[in-house]
Amino acid sequence: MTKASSVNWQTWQAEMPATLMFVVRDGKVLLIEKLRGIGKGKVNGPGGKIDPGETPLECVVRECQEELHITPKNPLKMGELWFAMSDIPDIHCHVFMATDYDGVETATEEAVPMWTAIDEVPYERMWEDDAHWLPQMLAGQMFNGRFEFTGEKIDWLEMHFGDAAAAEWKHV
Ligand SMILES: Nc1ncnc2c1[nH]c(=O)n2[C@H]1C[C@H](O)[C@@H](COP(=O)(O)OP(=O)(O)OP(=O)(O)O)O1
Repeated sequence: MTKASSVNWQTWQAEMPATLMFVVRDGKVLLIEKLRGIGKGKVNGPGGKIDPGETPLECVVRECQEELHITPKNPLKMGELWFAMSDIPDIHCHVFMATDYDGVETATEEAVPMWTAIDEVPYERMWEDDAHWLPQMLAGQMFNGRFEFTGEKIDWLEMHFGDAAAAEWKHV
């Protein structure tokens, strides 16, 4: 991106803390088709808004239980995403991965599970930012990313990968 960001990221604060989970096993990733909420109709990982008093880890486990009836084992935080949005609240999203879970993935009124080969992730059905960090995360890299959106289109972005990126997270 050549234009400068119009956001002061030093003072920026999100109105909505949220989480995402990507379970990866046998060369496949467990995605969902989202049936309601922000991003309804898109493909994403399970996740959602952090409730007051809840940690990101507690939230991502609860959201997996609610949306897919699974409990991820040993979730590992991989990234933070900071979304400055034009028409919905700004979002601070904590992204986790896991390699196993208890339970059987089940369609609910919130989500339909989709096991997808890692080289067949349908980026064209996902949020535009996902293509900028999900491939690297699935390859094992930690990250942070800042995005400015107008509607559902990215106007500006900045990504960092590796241990230095994790050191910049606002919440461990
Ligand atoms: N731009 C982008 N890329 C990737 N993922 C997301 C975004 N924006 C987002 O909001 N998200 C993710 C972050 C969250 O996991 C969800 C949004 O939360 P939502 O599903 O609305 O929260 P719930 O608590 O599940 O909502 P209810 O429907 O239960 O009220 O999308």
